[in-house]
Amino acid sequence: MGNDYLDMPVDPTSRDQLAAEGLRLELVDISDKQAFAAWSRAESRGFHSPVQTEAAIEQRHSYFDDRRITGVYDDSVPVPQEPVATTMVWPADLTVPGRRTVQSWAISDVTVAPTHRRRGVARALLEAELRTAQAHGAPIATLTVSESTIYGHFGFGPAALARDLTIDTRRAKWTGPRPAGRVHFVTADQLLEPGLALVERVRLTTPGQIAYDGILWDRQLGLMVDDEVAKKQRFVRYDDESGRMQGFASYTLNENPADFTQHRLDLLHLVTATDDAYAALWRFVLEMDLVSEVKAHLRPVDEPVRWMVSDFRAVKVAELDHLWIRILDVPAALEARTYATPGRLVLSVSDPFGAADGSWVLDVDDTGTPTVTPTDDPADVSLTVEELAAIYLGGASPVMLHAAGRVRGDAARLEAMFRSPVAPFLSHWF
Ligand SMILES: CC(=O)SCCNC(=O)CCNC(=O)[C@H](O)C(C)(C)COP(=O)(O)OP(=O)(O)OC[C@H]1O[C@@H](n2cnc3c(N)ncnc32)[C@H](O)[C@@H]1OP(=O)(O)O
Repeated sequence: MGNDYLDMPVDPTSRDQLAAEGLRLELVDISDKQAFAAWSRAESRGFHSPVQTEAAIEQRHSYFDDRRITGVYDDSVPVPQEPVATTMVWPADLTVPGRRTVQSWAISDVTVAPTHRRRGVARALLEAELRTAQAHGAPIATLTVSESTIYGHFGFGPAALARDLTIDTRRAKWTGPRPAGRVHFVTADQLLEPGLALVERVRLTTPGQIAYDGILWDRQLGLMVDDEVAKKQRFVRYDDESGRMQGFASYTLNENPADFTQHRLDLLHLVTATDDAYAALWRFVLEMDLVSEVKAHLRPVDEPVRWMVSDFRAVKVAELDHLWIRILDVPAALEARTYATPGRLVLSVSDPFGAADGSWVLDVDDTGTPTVTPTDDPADVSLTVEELAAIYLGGASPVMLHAAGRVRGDAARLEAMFRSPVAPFLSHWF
């Protein structure tokens, strides 16, 4: 995909629907700094974030060259230059099983002002994005969500889960490997290029990862001028015995003023390319003096750390949905990944929006490579576009969805073909 998506006109169907409500759907011209600032203020208000400073808006603006930004404007409000609804998209590679990628339409910053809620504005915006993604040839749309109740309305399903861990470090004595490499403190600047190179090096190993750089990476390093957490953020990296960086982590320490031996360590990021780096960085975090609790946000569901400490129950796990995807082109999406077992399966997919509605034969050869063709043959499996999204990366089990009444037919065969040896996971919010 080139940069032509930046200039594609707004979707005429949604534009006309909103016009009938007295609202204007428009692309925001990124070269117009005032228009961008008004959009940015509206977006942060939509997420209940603090009012943005000029410096924060200026910095944000510097990242948005490759973003397609949309606003919905209401000329009857006292501040008509500030949109009453916002969204932002860009094409981003999504890793799929088989260490491959598929182009996705990454959607972010969806807000509707509280003064304009529940009038169908978000629906108009989202459907506009889905049609624009189709026009641009993106087979899948992706997003991370504020609430898990919203995006099923638009055919998205939860494709990758994540876990928050709370670890009692007094109980969780390290029993895992003790690799011979070294952990070093580094500055954010020292991670800027090598850290992103490492993220890029491991991206294809995990279905669900979405390529990123720019604001999403700089935010992880605490480089945004309005980031309060960044003041406390520390960075370490792991170098193997030959001195090559194989992982990094960042965390904050939060004091308990009543007892200095009870600090809490919040693990913000831990990215590793080798098992040694993984063990060394987790051990470093769990053996920190004066810390009684480690909280780790957004971790993979198949993370091995529980098997590397003395007490399984010292690690409390809370699971959440994280990456949601929406399949727009069934043959292109299904042909983008590989499959665990060969076979032939007729899938019937229903989609009220129309994009993914139909029946297809999925034919997988002995190497796991698929071909997908439309068919009138009777279905082996029937499901909606939401369940197709949930199983696409090998996340949700089709057998479990069958038991939940959400997949009909030969769920066991579907499961055998779609499963992934690595659980899908996305390591960041966007
Ligand atoms: C990818 C992201 O950016 S995730 C962030 C989403 N944004 C936020 O959480 C910010 C705060 N919330 C908001 O800005 C708004 O409430 C939004 C964007 C969630 C919804 O905007 P609205 O314009 O009120 O939604 P709209 O009226 O178009 O509703 C569309 C559909 O979604 C449903 N819906 C909307 N919000 C919610 C919700 N919070 N929970 C459950 N369902 C919802 C509606 O019932 C409606 O369903 P239907 O059309 O199938 O009958």
